[in-house]
Amino acid sequence: MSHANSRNMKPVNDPNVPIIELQDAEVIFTTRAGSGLFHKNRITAVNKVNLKLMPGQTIGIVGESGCGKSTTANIMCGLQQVTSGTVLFKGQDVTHRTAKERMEIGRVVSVVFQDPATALNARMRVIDQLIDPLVVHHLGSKAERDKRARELIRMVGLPSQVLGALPGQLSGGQRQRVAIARALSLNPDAIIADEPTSALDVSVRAQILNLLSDLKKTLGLSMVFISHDIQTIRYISDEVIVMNKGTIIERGETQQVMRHPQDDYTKILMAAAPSLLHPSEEECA
Ligand SMILES: Nc1ncnc2c1ncn2[C@@H]1O[C@H](COP(=O)(O)OP(=O)(O)OP(=O)(O)O)[C@@H](O)[C@H]1O
Repeated sequence: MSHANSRNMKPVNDPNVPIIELQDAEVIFTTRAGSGLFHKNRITAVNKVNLKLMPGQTIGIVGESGCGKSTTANIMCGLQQVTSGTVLFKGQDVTHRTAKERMEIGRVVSVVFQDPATALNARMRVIDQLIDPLVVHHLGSKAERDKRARELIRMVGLPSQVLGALPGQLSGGQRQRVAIARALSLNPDAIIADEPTSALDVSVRAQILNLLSDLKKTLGLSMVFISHDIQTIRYISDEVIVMNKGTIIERGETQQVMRHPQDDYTKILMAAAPSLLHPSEEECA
């Protein structure tokens, strides 16, 4: 089953070209204020954000609720159009593509959402959820799709019996594994993981985090990992971006930023997670 030939949005695999690049990306939402017909509120969810996701890189985006993390992630996977600025996908300007064309990005940039219960169709068997993206994109024969589903379920550490189950028959952790398998079905270059462990029991969070970490290594995936939890970001990300009120206020190599935060807001986030530093690192810091 060839994915590469059918990806008209996937120009080249150049290790020096970012998979996604945002240049001065801005998103302004307009909402109706109160009961007045003509009163509107403008919310700048993302304010002149610049970032590059390089092949094989994992970027963590951290910040408190409402700081613009998810909107940034949605721009990166083509779900959200920018109000101004430029979105480059493997060097191609996709800023003004139609929604359908932007959805093509989803074939090489997949998303794992916070809550697998809402990400999965409750009435669809796991096998059908896994092959659905292949059906939508007219990829493979029935036998090839079934083979791919078995491969995917193995990749996320679940037994093949799960393929016949409905999401409601699985645990939260198993459901998130299925959602991750579905996100991998089109063999993406990048995964946008938007708080993928937040809705899970504490006991299974580390397992899902380890799974994502293993997958990115074995598949050479790039990843954008969004979390309000700086400790989770530290575990998985090469580079960290700290957002506050729609703006990137600090960025850098994760360990460097964690050890020597420059911005007061980052210091506050760090102070809220004192267990981050091992005693030996605190001595060095
Ligand atoms: N569709 C929308 N319409 C109007 N306002 C929105 C919309 N989506 C997000 N916002 C607003 O934009 C701002 C940024 O939201 P966003 O969801 O990107 O933040 P976040 O950091 O991901 O927050 P959380 O961690 O709670 O998901 C918030 O003020 C939010 O209320």
